[in-house]
Amino acid sequence: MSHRIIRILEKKLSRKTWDNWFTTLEIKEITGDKVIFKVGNLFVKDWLQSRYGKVIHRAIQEAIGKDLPFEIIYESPSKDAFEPEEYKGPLVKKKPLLLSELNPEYTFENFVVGPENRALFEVAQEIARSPGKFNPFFIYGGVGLGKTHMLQAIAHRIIELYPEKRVLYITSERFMNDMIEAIRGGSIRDFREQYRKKADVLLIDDIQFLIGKEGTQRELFHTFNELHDAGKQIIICSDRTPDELNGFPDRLISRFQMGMVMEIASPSKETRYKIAKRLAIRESVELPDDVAMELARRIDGNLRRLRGAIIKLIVQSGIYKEEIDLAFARQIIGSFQTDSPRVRALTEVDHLIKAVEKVMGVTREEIMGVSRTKNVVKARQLFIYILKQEYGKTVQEIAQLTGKKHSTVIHSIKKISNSVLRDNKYIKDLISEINNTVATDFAAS
Ligand SMILES: Nc1ncnc2c1ncn2[C@@H]1O[C@H](COP(=O)(O)OP(=O)(O)OP(=O)(O)O)[C@@H](O)[C@H]1O
Repeated sequence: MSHRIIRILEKKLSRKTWDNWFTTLEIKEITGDKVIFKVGNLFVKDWLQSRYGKVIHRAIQEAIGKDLPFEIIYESPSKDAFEPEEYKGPLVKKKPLLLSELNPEYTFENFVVGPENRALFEVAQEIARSPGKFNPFFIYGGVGLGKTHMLQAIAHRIIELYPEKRVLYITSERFMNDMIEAIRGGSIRDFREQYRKKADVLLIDDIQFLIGKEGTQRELFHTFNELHDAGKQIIICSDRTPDELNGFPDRLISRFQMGMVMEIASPSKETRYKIAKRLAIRESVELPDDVAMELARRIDGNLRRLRGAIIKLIVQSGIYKEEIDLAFARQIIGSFQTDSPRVRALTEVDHLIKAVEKVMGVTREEIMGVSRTKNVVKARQLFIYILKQEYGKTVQEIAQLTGKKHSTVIHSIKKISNSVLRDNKYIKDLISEINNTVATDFAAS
C-alpha cells in the first residue's frame, strides 16, 4: 500500500500528469524534519522538483499535518525494474521490421552526454524503456548536432528491450518516395498497411523535408493519427520547432506539439572534447588529449565536421606515417576550421543582402541597423521574410544572423505574410524582384 502522501498527490493531479511523472515516485524516508522521496530517473527528479514543488508540499502538509520540507533523491533502479514485459504473443520471434538499416554506431552508449543534452538523453532513454509514454516525441535542433544518432539510439534500445516490436525508422524523404511509388504502382493500400498497421514504433527523420509537400503531409497526418490512437510510439526529428514547420497544416503541428518537444543543443567545448575522443575511439584510435582539445576549440557546433576532421587526421597520419600530435593536427584542422556562425551565415546569404540593397535602394548597414525610416524598415522586413520563406531559416537563426530580437523577427514575417495573403501587389512584386535579382546575380557569379 502506498504512503498517504503519495495517495493524496495522486488525487490532486490529473491522470496524464500522474502517469507521465509520478508513477515511479516513492517515499524513501520521513525523518522528524524532512520527507525524502526517491525516483529512478534523473530527469524526472529535476522535473518534479522544479514543476511540482508546491503541490508536493501541500500533499505533505495534508498527509502529516506538518509543513515539512522535502528532498527528492535519485536512486538508480534495479535492473529488474526495467526488464521488458514478458511477451505474451506467439512464441515465434518477429524480426524487427526495418525499412532502412540502422547505423550500428548510433547507440546510447556512443552518445556523449554533456550538461546541455542531459535532460534530452534521459527522456530518450525513458521513451525507449516505455514506448508510448511521451507520444509523440519531437526532437529539434541545428545541423549535425546528433538528431539522427539520437533517433536511431532510441530505435536500437527498443529493439533490444522489446524484440517483438516492429520498429520502423525512415527519413521523411523515404516516406514520400514510398508513397509516390505506391500511388504509381496502384499499391497505396499496401503502403498504408505497412505504415499504419504494421509499425509499433515509427521514427521519422528530417520531417522538415516535407515543407511544401502537401500531399505527403496529408498522408502523414492519417498515419500519425492511426498510430497515435493505437498508442504506438512516434518519434520525429526536425531542424526546427513544430510551429516553424512552415506550411504544415495547423492540425498536424498541434499533433506534434501534444507530446514532448525537446531541443538538441549545440555541445559546449568541454562536451566537444569528449565527443572528439569518442569519435576517434569509434575508429579504433586514441586521440591525445591536446589534439582532442584543439579540435574542440577550433571546430564549433556541427559534429559531422568534427567527425570529418578526425577521419581526415587518421587517414592522413596513415598515409604520411605521421604520429597524430598537435603540430600535425593543426595542419589538418585548418581546412575544417569555421568562421563564427554569424559570419558563415552572412556569407551564405550575401546574394540576398545585395539584392535587397539594389531593389530597395538601401545599404547593408541600414538593413542590419536600427533605422526606423519607412523604406529601410520595409527592406528589413522583406529580408527577414525571404530568409524564412526561401532560405528555410528558423526564427532563431534569423535572430542570430540579423542581431534582432525574436519578437522583431516574428513581427516582420507576420507583416509581410499578411500582405502576401491579402494579395498586396506592391509587396508581391518586390519579393519577386528581389528573388529574381538573387537568381541573376547568382548565375553571373
Ligand atoms: N553527443 C554525441 N556523441 C557522440 N557522437 C555524436 C554526438 N552527436 C552527434 N554525434 C556524431 O556526429 C555525427 C553527426 O550526427 P547526426 O548525423 O546524428 O546529426 P544530425 O543532427 O542528424 O544532422 P542533420 O541536421 O544533417 O540531419 C554522427 O557521426 C554522430 O554519431
